[in-house]
Amino acid sequence: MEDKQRSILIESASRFPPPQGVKISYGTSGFRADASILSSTVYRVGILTALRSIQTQSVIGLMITASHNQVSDNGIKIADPSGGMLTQDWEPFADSIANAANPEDLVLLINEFIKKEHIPIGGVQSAEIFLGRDTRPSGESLLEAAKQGISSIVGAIATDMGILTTPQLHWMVRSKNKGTKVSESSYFEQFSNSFRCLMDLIPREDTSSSKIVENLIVDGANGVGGEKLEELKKLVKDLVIEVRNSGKEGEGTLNERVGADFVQKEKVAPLGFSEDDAGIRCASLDGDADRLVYFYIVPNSNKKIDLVDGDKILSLFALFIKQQLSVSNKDHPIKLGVVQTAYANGASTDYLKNLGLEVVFTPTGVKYLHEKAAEYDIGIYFEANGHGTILFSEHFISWLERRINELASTSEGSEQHKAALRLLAISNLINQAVGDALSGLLLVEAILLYNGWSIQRWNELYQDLPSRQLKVKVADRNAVTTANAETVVVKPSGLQEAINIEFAKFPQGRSFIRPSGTEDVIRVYAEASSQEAADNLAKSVAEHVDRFLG
Ligand SMILES: CC(=O)N[C@H]1[C@@H](OP(=O)(O)O)O[C@H](CO)[C@@H](O)[C@@H]1O
Ligand SMILES: [Mg+2]
Repeated sequence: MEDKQRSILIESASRFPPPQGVKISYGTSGFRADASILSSTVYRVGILTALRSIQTQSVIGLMITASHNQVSDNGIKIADPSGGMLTQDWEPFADSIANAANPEDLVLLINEFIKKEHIPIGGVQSAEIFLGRDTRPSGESLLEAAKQGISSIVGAIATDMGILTTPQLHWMVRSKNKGTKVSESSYFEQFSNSFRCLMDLIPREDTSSSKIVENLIVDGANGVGGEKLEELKKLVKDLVIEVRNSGKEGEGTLNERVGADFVQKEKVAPLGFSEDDAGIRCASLDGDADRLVYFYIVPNSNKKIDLVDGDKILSLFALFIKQQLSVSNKDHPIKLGVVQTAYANGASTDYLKNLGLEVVFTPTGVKYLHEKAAEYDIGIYFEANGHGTILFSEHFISWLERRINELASTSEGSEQHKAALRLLAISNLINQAVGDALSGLLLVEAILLYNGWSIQRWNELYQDLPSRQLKVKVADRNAVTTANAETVVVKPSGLQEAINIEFAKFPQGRSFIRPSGTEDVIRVYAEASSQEAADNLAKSVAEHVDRFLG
């Protein structure tokens, strides 16, 4: 490292001292903590993204968000050149620089890393980082810290893309690196055009059921997603969408008893919904709009909801794609795969396997699911909480385009031809960079319309096994290590045996625990044949966690 570069780093780092006595770790989707202690982390991640941009000679994304966490938290997500999450190889470096005690240690770590990775800093290479943030009040000053980190690497520039959903920023990074347009309006254009394209491929006679699609009510979690959906809905005339909790002044607090995480974990209607909405199709986004769940309020039930979660969105997508594939193509072998985590409801896994699909499991976190899904021609991944997408391989898209041309000349307008066109429309409608609540919502709506299904009919695809999730505060959540896609506790020893004894007591009992990567808690999941049994199982496992780690 040249002297000039070194002194720029030492000087700027001294303006962002790390918080005392706190260890910051790169978790499930990046860094997350109380916003008041994050400026040094954001500054340092700014440096990391500049190095990553030089290394890959591509644009990198840095998003300031804490997604579903409370409004006083904030965090950082990093988008790699493909639009996916930062490569896992760089996570240890992210961890170590975030915790460097002083500017000298920080420079030492950076120096070691650029040597090891052969990153040509100080050369002619330039670097560009796209910055985005959600609506949290702390976002503005943290964004400034990110800019300072980026500009302390010679030749690196930051481009502020403004207030965005996380998937919008990931999409922009991907598009830029592919050489296509990157503005926010091109994002809205792509998804609204592809939606229209798919709608045009829906058989005429079935559109009589279009009533089913009226009256979608969306809970925007009082975050950035609600605001963006208001814009998107102007471009999709076929849908009537009412946005609540849209983040407007006075409507409520971000993620407080609203949003996809709340609805999915608590299984209750968000604020702003009442008995008057009973039976109507509703959806909920999370704080940075990368998660989507659906629900409806059960009539005369005191606002009880039936949740239609990520597993059911996945099942709806998988079923539709499987159907379109079998119509469009009889002979060519296509690798279609489904990726879930241990949080997937057992009934969804059974349903998908019964459809004849290949189902694989990864640990929690989109970085794992995405990587696995990318191994297929078409890989569909979803977390139960509603984060997921469908990945189409380039190889498959080229094949599909050839197939469409072939069918256009032999049987233009046939069902076969249309099914192939539908698959192509889906590949443009579903965000290829990362799970995206807005793009996912458009695809759900189009498929429901195609099938002529109400949300209740969709929910009947299979019946969820009753489940319960709990959080347990412990002294050190990192004392827990797990194996087998997080289904088995390795440490502390004895804890897994205790859990085994508990779930053996319940028919269809299943339970596992893992340290959260976004909150300072141990998460407990339990599933059993009745709600009471699931609740009891979760409670007794939580007690063991407390006993071993409390
Ligand atoms: C049980 C659960 O929903 N966990 C979520 C949550 O991670 P935790 O590591 O469980 O805190 O946030 C992640 C980021 O949004 C998401 O990928 C993951 O699925
Ligand atoms: Mg999120």
